[in-house]
Amino acid sequence: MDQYDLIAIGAGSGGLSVVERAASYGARCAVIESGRLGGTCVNVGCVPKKVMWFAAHHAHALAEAAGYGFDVELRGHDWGALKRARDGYVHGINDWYAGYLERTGVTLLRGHARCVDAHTVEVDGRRLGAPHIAIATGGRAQVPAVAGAELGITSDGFFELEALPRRVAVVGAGYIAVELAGMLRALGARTSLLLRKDEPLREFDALIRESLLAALRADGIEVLTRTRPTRLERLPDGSLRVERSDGAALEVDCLLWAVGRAPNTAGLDLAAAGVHVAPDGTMPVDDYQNTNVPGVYALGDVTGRAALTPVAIAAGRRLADRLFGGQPERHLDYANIATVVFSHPPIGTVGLTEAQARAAHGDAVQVFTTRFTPMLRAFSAHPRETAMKLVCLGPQRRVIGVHAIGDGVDEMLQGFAVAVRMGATKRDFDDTVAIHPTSAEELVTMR
Ligand SMILES: Cc1cc2nc3c(=O)[nH]c(=O)nc-3n(C[C@H](O)[C@H](O)[C@H](O)COP(=O)(O)OP(=O)(O)OC[C@H]3O[C@@H](n4cnc5c(N)ncnc54)[C@H](O)[C@@H]3O)c2cc1C
Ligand SMILES: NC(=O)c1ccc[n+]([C@@H]2O[C@H](COP(=O)([O-])OP(=O)(O)OC[C@H]3O[C@@H](n4cnc5c(N)ncnc54)[C@H](O)[C@@H]3O)[C@@H](O)[C@H]2O)c1
Repeated sequence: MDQYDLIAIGAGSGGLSVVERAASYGARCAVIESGRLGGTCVNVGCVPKKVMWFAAHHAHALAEAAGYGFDVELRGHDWGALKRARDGYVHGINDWYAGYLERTGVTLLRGHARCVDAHTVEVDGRRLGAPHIAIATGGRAQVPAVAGAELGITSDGFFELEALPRRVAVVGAGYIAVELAGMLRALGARTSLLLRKDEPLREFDALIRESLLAALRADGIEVLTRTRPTRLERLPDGSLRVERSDGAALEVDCLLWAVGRAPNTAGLDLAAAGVHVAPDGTMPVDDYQNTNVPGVYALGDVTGRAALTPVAIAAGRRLADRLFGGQPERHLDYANIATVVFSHPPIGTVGLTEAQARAAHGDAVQVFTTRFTPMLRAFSAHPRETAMKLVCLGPQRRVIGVHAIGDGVDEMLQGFAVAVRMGATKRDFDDTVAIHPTSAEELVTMR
């Protein structure tokens, strides 16, 4: 049996980061991957998604060009060419990782891993042992139990589409539903977004939800509220008939389920290692990524906490720092994690929403809000609003939440997340001289 210092199961954001960092301390590491190197983010998540967002962003920019004096005649969009370029880019990252693991001396094993006991893992009949095992198996898209559900696709299928579907129904109200509906619409699909309740992104601040809903509708997305598919049927002409809970029906070429993701824990034989799995399949961990079994850790989406790539990466690096880098207290602080939704326009948020802050701190909360048409949109036939909110606490007015939707906020937020983490007050924001003319300056000039 091959013996290592650390074995990671899953070569996605979490698994790769923990072995990379551990190897840099001289640890003997192996990583096991059943699919493609890089996991969800690289292959069917952040990376190809952002390529599509850039394409959609160009479509929006072209629509704005006339306002700036351009006489542009748009003759079409070659989805196939974009897909080939995108796939090539992703394959380049896959290859880069393979080379990187080789250069750093990390052993890569291809196949499905399962636990034999708390210190032994088996891959296709081959056994490996280690005192430390990190489980970073991520998650997969869920599909609801609806008749004909298999006729729809998930975000994985979105990245396989060879052509733009003419009419699409996107089901869901989370990040993926909002992002993919926006891209499909911008690239020319007639797009319907089906929500079970009244608004998308229900955990976000009310200002964001309200502005997003207006932006989706202004872009021509048909937002259907208080409805969900109850039955899907393929019609003789190839299109899909979607029956809905409100009694209405839709006819589309493609239905995309974006109703959440489930952790990849089944098939890992975690019981053989004595590791506890929650009823929803996630792996509970403490602040140090420890499971209930010493020497077995979990990180990333499989833990069910903040399913974001930088969270998985940060957790993996800190775990390696703790186990092999002589930093016994090093762990990830899950508070104030900034996040961006790549909608059109994008959304950036860090810290507490106004509702969360008021629930926790009542009248000690003060809020500053601004809404304006950014200069970029001054000559637009369809001006899009930017909206921003600062949530502040106590007499010091410590900034505990920053929420923004508008052009450029995706790139704006990272620096403000540093300020929030450092405990900046409204006064610190006010005393920071603005950069003019930008949209960002509004965040340091709010009254
Ligand atoms: C459409 C989409 C868009 C996204 N966009 C963003 C974004 O813009 N920004 C952001 O921060 N996050 C985004 N995310 C989330 C992000 O992709 C995940 O949070 C991140 O990939 C989680 O990393 P992970 O290491 O936990 O799991 P993963 O990256 O999913 O990696 C897990 C790996 O484990 C492998 N595996 C599973 N079981 C086994 C087994 N038994 N044996 C061997 N290998 C196994 C899988 O094949 C996979 O490669 C997006 C996700 C999706 C689906
Ligand atoms: N930009 C980013 O950083 C980014 C982008 C995409 C995904 N992600 C990560 O991936 C995670 C998963 O994304 P997601 O959008 O799949 O999940 P999600 O949990 O964010 O949203 C799922 C949505 O589906 C709705 N839903 C559930 N069951 C339903 C049903 N039967 N019918 C209709 N609606 C239903 C839920 O109410 C919820 O709004 C996100 O939470 C996020 O952490 C991040």
